[in-house]
Amino acid sequence: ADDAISFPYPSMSRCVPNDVVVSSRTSTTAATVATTTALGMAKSKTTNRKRPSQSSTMGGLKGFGPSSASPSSSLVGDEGGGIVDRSPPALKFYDYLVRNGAGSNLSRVGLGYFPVRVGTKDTDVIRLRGVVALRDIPRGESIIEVPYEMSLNLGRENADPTLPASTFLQKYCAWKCISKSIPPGDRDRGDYFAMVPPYPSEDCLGSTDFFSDVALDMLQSPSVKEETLARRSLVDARYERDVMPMAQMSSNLYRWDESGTIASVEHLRWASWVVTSRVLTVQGGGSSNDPSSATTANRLLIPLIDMCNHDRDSPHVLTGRAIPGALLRVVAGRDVRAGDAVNIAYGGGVEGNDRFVQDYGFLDSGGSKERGAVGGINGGKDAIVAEGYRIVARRILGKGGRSVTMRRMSASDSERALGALSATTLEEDETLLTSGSVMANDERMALEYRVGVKRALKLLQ
Ligand SMILES: C[S@@+](CC[C@H](N)C(=O)[O-])C[C@H]1O[C@@H](n2cnc3c(N)ncnc32)[C@H](O)[C@@H]1O
Repeated sequence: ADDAISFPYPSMSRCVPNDVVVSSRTSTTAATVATTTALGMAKSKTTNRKRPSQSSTMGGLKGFGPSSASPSSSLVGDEGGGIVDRSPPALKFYDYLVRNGAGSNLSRVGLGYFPVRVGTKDTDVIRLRGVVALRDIPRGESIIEVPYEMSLNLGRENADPTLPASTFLQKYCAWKCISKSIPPGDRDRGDYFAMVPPYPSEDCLGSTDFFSDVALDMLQSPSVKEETLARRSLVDARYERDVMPMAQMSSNLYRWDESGTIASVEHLRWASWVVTSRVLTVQGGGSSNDPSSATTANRLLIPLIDMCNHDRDSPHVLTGRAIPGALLRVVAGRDVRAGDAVNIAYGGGVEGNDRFVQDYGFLDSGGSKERGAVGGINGGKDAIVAEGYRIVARRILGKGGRSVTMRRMSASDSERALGALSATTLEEDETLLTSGSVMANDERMALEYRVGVKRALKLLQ
């Protein structure tokens, strides 16, 4: 498997081009590839892998959860006061992992809830579901291992998320309505589907796909607005062309509920968000019949791995190939302590908040930060500018930086971007942001976005 794509960024220079790759983006930018590191252990086993039996993996479930989290842990208890999600759907999901040969993960990880800051105020903290380590895991060892067969392969990589979204929606609807048309391979996936944030959840409403026109304009970003509108048109067209005709042809397809209501275009929009925010891109393995499949990028929904949240600084490595018998893994890039969140770097850790707000529905405030005199707040001395904004600003200004080399803006686009941002000053925006005025969530997010970009521009100019 040494012919896989390598990851061309300095922070990954220790990498040995190896088996794969998994990234959290569906577009064709270079950020859609990642590779394993030279940690010396990340080859997928393609032979002689025994699926653990139900009884052997139940041992993992029995010992589920450490008695206490590490002191550094940011984990908060679930409703029951424990540190692991033991809600009925979560327990069914753990069972589903056991039934499908992924039960050994349960001695290492579970689902848990973490406090995450989502705004500027101290009270802007939400509880975010993610993956939590249940025991110490040394650097170089697998944190998560999922058999390829458990993943849902939504087809080949392509910039249009609506085709895999319609495939996903069809399967999701079949499960939701307990339809007789569920293909045998999908019958067992319900306990996974039940864990996917439903429509309309707060998570998906953070994506610009669901922004109001006012909020879209408040971003002051012509490129994000145009891409969002283009994606909405793709969803509309896919719905008209594929979903509606199939639903009309068969009373079993695309039923959103048991009364027979057909899934709406908004449901397809939600499914597109599921694809852009959860699907990973994984290289194929190649075969004597089809050697080209080694370079084929597949879009996979990988249960459990898709529960990992984002941390730009995560050193953990995604590896594996989309071939029967292979394991898809998250390998520890540093020692992990019981109670730690198991996060991964979405978009290869090189995408800016222009992508995050569209594809994932949140603004990334993580990564290295720079402090500078960049606005009116605190006498103009104390603003912290996260990497997710600096990447956007570097693209607009055409200044260095690794992501700039991948997606450079044309001079006229830069001019348009700066023109749109000049509609209000940074000081005016900061005043509005801290004024406490009541605003819809999408509008507040748009305002935060443009404040972040303007601060970053000021810092770089
Ligand atoms: C691949 S899923 C991760 C698991 C997800 N939290 C869940 O419970 O299913 C990606 C979604 O998780 C949320 N998310 C992940 N990392 C986040 C972060 N650092 N801050 C805020 N939301 C995050 C966003 O809604 C994103 O679209």
